[in-house]
Parts: sequence; C-alpha cells; structure tokens
Amino acid sequence: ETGEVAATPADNGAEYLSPVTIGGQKLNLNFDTGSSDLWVFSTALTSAEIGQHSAFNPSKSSTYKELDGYSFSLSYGDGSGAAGVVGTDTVDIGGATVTRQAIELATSVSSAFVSDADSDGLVGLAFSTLNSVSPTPQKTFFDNIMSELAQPVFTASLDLDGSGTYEFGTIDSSKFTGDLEFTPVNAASGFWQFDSSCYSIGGKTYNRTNATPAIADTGTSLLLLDPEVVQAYYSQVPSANYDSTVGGYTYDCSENLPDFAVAVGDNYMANIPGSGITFSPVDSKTCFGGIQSNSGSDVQIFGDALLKHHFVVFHGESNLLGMAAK
Ligand SMILES: O[C@H]1CN[C@@H](c2nc(-c3ccc(C(F)(F)F)cc3)no2)C1
Repeated sequence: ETGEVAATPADNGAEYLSPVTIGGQKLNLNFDTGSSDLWVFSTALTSAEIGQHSAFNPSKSSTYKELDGYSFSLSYGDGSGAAGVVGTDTVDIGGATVTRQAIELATSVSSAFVSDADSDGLVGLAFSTLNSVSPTPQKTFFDNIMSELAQPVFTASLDLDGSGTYEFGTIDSSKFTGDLEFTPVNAASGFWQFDSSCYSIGGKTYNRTNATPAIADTGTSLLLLDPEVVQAYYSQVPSANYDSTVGGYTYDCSENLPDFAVAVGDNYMANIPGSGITFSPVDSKTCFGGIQSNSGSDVQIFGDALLKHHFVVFHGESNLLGMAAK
C-alpha cells in the first residue's frame, strides 16, 4: 500500500496543508512531524470558532465510533492549543487508508487556530509515545499503517511553489538528486531527533562542542538554532539586528545573504542558499530571516525553512532520517 498527497503552502508559506478524508469528509490538515496527535475542527465548536474552516461532523460519518470517556488536550510551542473528545474512523491520505484511526475532535481551540483559516487541524507524525489522549495514548496514522506500507517510510518534499508532496510507503527517487544520506534517530525523545554538531556560513565550516540535538519538525515554519550559531550567521549580515518588536533577526531585503548549512548527523550538510534564507518581509525594505534562535532551549528545531530545500525520508522501522538535495 502507498499514498501520496499534495503539500500546499498556506498562511504565507508558514505552513503546508494536505487533503485528508476522514469518514468520507475531506479536511485540509497540517502534517506535523513534531507532534503525535491527529486532531480536527469539529462541529462541536461554535460557528464563530469554525468560521471558514471545514469541521468534522461525527454524526455524518457512518464509520465513526466514539471512544467513551476519552479526551485530549494539546499545547504547541507557540502557546496555541486545542482540546476535546476522541473517537475512531477511517482515515485516507492519498489512498493509504487506516480503518480505525484515533481522531481527536476539538471542542475548544485557541484563537490562533481560529484565525489560521486554512488549517482544519493537524496530523501528528512524531512517535506515538508523545500522543496526548487520556486515559490511553493512541497511535499515529503512520504507526497504524506502517505494516501495510510497501516500505515502512513516509517522505516530505515541501516547496513554496506548490509542487510539494507527502508520500507514504515509497521513496520516489525522481524527487531528489545525488545520494540519500541516512542518519540514526533517537526515537526515545519521541521526536525525529538526531545530532547536529557543525554548521557552515558562506562555505566556511565551524565545528561545535556540546551542540544540542536537533529534530525534523514539518510543523514549525522556521529554523530554530542555538543562539551562538544564529549570532554567528547574522554577524556576517551587515544590516542584521535582533528586533524585539517582531521577535527575531531582521535585515535589509537588499542584502546579499551568505549560504548556510547545518549538519544532519555525521554525513549530511543540509544547505540553504543565501537566496533562500528570507522567511517574510517585515515592511518595504526590511526582511525577517528563516534562521532564528531557539532561545537556548535543549533542542534545535529544523522546520520548513530548512526542510523545504531538501527531500526528507522518515524511516519508521529502522528509526532513520534520510536527507537528499533536490
Ligand atoms: O509543537 C511543536 C510541534 N510542531 C510545531 C507545530 N506548531 C504547530 C502550530 C500550527 C498552527 C498554529 C496556529 F494555527 F497558529 F495556532 C500553531 C502551532 N504545528 O506544529 C511545534
């Protein structure tokens, strides 16, 4: 079995959404390799909360089964969150289908999700150990389907031009160039976590002692690195400075930015060309960088700002992360 869906940029490229059919109802969901809950807007929300979203209506699905007394409550890195009830239903992602997938129906969502009008919820693709359902944590879609897949993998090939895809069960070699390099993942963290101990700026490589590990997180827009790395990068950008009003490093959009690369394990340097560093404009002449600080937290977050330049393989059986240029 295999499945393939488009990954379409939304929210000015801050996220990528893919169509998922649940109990015959189609929703546009954010595939998030940094969390492990599949949750959706539901008709239990108020019409003000639902707004332009598609909301799952359990009473309209002939295959939905409530998990009596089960609930979930989630909060994301940026303080947003959702909470509600849990059931199972048939979930189809581009043809890859799980018949009894736990789906988490939001009965409350934070304002940021209400105003993020394009996303109808999330598909968590980190490890099931991080699932938030009480009293019994539930398995992710990938965990449920892995044994049925032609290969126990899913891949992310994100692209701002709208050509991006998520695929389950196959590695499409037409989607990358050069070698696919695999790195061991520390699944005990619950994340797709690996070591990253060097980086390069404008082609000059720097080795690091006690670098914090990194995670591959398709649900994070930016590349959130240790402060010393971020300061080193923007020290090479004359007009760059930390602007607390926007909460990050900004610079003149006219700057000729140096290339940046960061290690994924011991045998892959993931490069971002200087022309691909900017995340968004702040005003007519100032730009906000895709490289920002993780504020000294104990993990570096390799989000879409990095991942969209690469073909990424998440190998569930051998806990490996594969990276290739494209
Ligand atoms: O928690 C970590 C797991 N992956 C990261 C993640 N963050 C979100 C998110 C999506 C949409 C929104 C909102 F719509 F703006 F509310 C907020 C957060 N989705 O994955 C962070």
